[in-house]
Amino acid sequence: MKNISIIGAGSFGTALGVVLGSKEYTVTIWAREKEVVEGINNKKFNPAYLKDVGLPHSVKATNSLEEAVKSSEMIVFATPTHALREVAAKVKPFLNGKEIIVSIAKGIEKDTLMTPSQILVDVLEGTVLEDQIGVLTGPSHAEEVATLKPTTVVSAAYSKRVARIIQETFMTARFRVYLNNDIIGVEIGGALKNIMAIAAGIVDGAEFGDNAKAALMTRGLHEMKRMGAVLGASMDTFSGLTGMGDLIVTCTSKHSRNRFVGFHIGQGKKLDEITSGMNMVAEGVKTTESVCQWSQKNNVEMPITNAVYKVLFENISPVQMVEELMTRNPKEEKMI
Ligand SMILES: NC(=O)C1=CN([C@@H]2O[C@H](COP(=O)(O)OP(=O)(O)OC[C@H]3O[C@@H](n4cnc5c(N)ncnc54)[C@H](O)[C@@H]3O)[C@@H](O)[C@H]2O)C=CC1
Ligand SMILES: O=C(CO)COP(=O)(O)O
Repeated sequence: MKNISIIGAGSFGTALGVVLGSKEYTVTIWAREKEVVEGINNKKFNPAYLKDVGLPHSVKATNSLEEAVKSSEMIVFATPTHALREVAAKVKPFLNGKEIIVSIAKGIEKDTLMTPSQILVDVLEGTVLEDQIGVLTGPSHAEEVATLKPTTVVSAAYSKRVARIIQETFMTARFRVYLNNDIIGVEIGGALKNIMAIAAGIVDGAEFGDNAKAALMTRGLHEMKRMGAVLGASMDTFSGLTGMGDLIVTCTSKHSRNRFVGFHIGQGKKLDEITSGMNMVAEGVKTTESVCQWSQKNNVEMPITNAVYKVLFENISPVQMVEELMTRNPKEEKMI
């Protein structure tokens, strides 16, 4: 592997530029913002995201998708889920059909209810085979990846060959990549932990306490498994890095944007007020809507997701949310 493209120069695209650049691949980052391209090319830093991080010399940037993907062997899509379909469709005409395609997004698309890899399979059909597509996901805050803090993630793909290529390509002494053959399981974990992190942030912001947060994370994991079970995921995946691992880091880290949104809701702010002040995406907001659509369509009970939906979009208060969750019918502690 020599030439790699990263499509999207946000926090995680930039962090992966540091990882891949440190391996001396030629890395081309596509950014839609002109000043980001100038900053990366002329000063070796991204002026909009992770401003304090220096990028290796082998990393360059461009505003042109054609130039970004030309002669690349691997294309890493690093936009949020809601932009993936549109951006992948724009990239498609410039592909030669032999590339390995990687998604790092964590979400579920509204209405289609597709995971990021399913969106790529759908959009790139006719140019790229399903077997060329995979994902890289797990507990990996960009701020820590970019500053070479030890991080472990998971590579999963529609073929073992491609999962292995992704593993070998990204692996460094500070960025360890495991293989998992359960692509739907790792994507469900990555998407749903963001909803649970919003809930955990609400618990912290409203000072509901540590017992509530432990309950939320544990029952949240069961909810993730419940959706995964219906979609054919392996239950073991949810005990791993992309399930419990990513749930822990996102529900507890000072870096989490989803937890940040929840925290300020817990403190009494409104969703619009919070997100309008952020230049970064909190995927859990849109994913809450998608997963509520999914649970209604499939008649699967997802009480935490539903409660978060009501706080975000129907203006119920965090206190009402807790009351609603705590006064449900008595149950057995089922593990999914
Ligand atoms: N930040 C992190 O620690 C991690 C993020 N992720 C996931 O990676 C994905 C991207 O997240 P971040 O890089 O953190 O987001 P970010 O908010 O830092 O950056 C998003 C990037 O996508 C671009 N973008 C947004 N909408 C676009 C559109 N319609 N067309 C073209 N470009 C568009 C923005 O210009 C920006 O460059 C998300 O799914 C996130 O959950 C995964 C692992 C870690
Ligand atoms: O996915 C992440 C860490 O693994 C990033 O989480 P946030 O989007 O909440 O910051």
